[in-house]
Amino acid sequence: MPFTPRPLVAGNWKMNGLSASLGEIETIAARYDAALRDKVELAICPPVTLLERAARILAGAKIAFGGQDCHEKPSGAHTGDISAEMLADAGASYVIVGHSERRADHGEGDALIRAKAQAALRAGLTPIVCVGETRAERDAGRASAIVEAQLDGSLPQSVAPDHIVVAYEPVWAIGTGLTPTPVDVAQMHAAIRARLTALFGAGAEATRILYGGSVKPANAAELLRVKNVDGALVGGASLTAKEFLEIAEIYR
Ligand SMILES: O=C(CO)COP(=O)(O)O
Repeated sequence: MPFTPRPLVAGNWKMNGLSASLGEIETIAARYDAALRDKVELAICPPVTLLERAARILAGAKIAFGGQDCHEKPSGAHTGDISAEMLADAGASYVIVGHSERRADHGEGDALIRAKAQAALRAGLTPIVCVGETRAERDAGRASAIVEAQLDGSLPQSVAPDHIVVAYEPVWAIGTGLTPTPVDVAQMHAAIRARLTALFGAGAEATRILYGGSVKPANAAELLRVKNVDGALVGGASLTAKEFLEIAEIYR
């Protein structure tokens, strides 16, 4: 029997969420029953301002939480930054690194993303390393090559494969309502799995590869039931308990 890890549905709240949004987290926590827990792991990455309060709500519900970025250093004079150690201290299990919005807005490149992923591991967190091609790169037939190069450049060099998560997020599908076809998703996730196997050997089956980009309740089943898709990284639809739970429920 091939090893299949429990899928992960992670919510990336990005720069959204005020105190009032904690009610959504309470609802998610209340509805995440033992049967669903057996089938799918949930994680929420709220803004840092809500981390501590979210942590208190989520603790009892066995829902993980994470940061959306971290600095590569453990501490120091880096105004406005948060270290992986600080996230771990707040009780986080995950941190997203290399999201395309950070690659674009903050000029982050593969080498820095690798340093951040290594910082996450150093602090005992699981990094969710994001990769994905732009529309122009896809149209030029370069989607797999771009994603493979991002994996080569941004994954930590020595890591137990089950201690990292990869999120394939085509840039053109983020926040647009556009998604790749299930055939395209299958092709990209197979390419990512092959690359992980080249890097980590047969144990690479244990790395969860999430799909992200306009995942909604209406398309979750067709996108997430594709081979080599081990869950989702959800943006907009993770902001309401109803939509986030409907996505998770496809695994029940
Ligand atoms: O970027 C994403 C998650 O990290 C996806 O965002 P959307 O689900 O809003 O398209």
